[in-house]
Amino acid sequence: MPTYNEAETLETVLRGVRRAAPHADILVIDDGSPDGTGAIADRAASEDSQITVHHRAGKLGLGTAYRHGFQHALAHGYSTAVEMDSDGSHLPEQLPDLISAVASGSDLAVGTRWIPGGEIVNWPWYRRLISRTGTGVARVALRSRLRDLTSGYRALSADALRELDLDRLDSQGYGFQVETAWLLERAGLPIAEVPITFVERAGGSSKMSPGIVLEALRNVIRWGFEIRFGRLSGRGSRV
Ligand SMILES: Nc1nc2c(ncn2[C@@H]2O[C@H](COP(=O)(O)OP(=O)(O)O[C@H]3O[C@H](CO)[C@@H](O)[C@H](O)[C@@H]3O)[C@@H](O)[C@H]2O)c(=O)[nH]1
Repeated sequence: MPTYNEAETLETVLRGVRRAAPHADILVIDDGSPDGTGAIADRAASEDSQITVHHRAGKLGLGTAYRHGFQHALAHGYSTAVEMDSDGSHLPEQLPDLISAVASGSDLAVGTRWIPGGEIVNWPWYRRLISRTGTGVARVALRSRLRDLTSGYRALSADALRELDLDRLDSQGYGFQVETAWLLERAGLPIAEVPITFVERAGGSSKMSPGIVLEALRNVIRWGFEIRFGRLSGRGSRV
């Protein structure tokens, strides 16, 4: 669970996860949040031995936080890793749906908003537009069939984490979601799209920025070129 300035929501989310998945170990990766989120996570960890907190020096990006978390999961032999936001957008009660999709044989379960049963609550029109356009552009550029490539609520098997070859991922920011889903789809691993309800955060604010959107867009276009015309730069033989 990556956190940056989520002091208003973190405690509630952690409680929700504990209720929904009593046996799950939780890793919070906080990037030195100025609002004291790290201290809130530390307090939660002192009351729950299944919570671990890693503090990083500064805001290093959502993608690098997930890479760090996945490396931790592999190093500690977990069979399943879940990624979710710490702002209340991802409902903890839907965790078992994602986890059981992996337990039933999928290597990636993507919490998907844009399929029957999926829903978005209270998102302004421009966020819907960014999300739909982002997935639409990525689907065409990367020849993907997945319907919510940017979703950040997912479960992955250990095989999926190994397949990703984490040190070679390009994305620092939110493009990480597109990159990882697309690589696993290309590798032919079984993927489940599980409907989720995404609820606009109850407190705090989004860390989405033009720079983050641009990085994702630049990478998606580059990967798309590489698929069609061969290696241009970066990822090379993985395309
Ligand atoms: N450690 C760390 N955490 C971060 C950073 N940037 C964001 N986060 C954390 O990552 C989560 C998602 O960030 P938000 O800023 O709340 O995302 P959003 O705008 O609500 O975006 C949602 O929609 C995107 C588009 O569909 C998704 O890509 C994204 O995962 C998320 O679900 C939050 O828990 C936030 O604290 C960072 O640099 N470092």
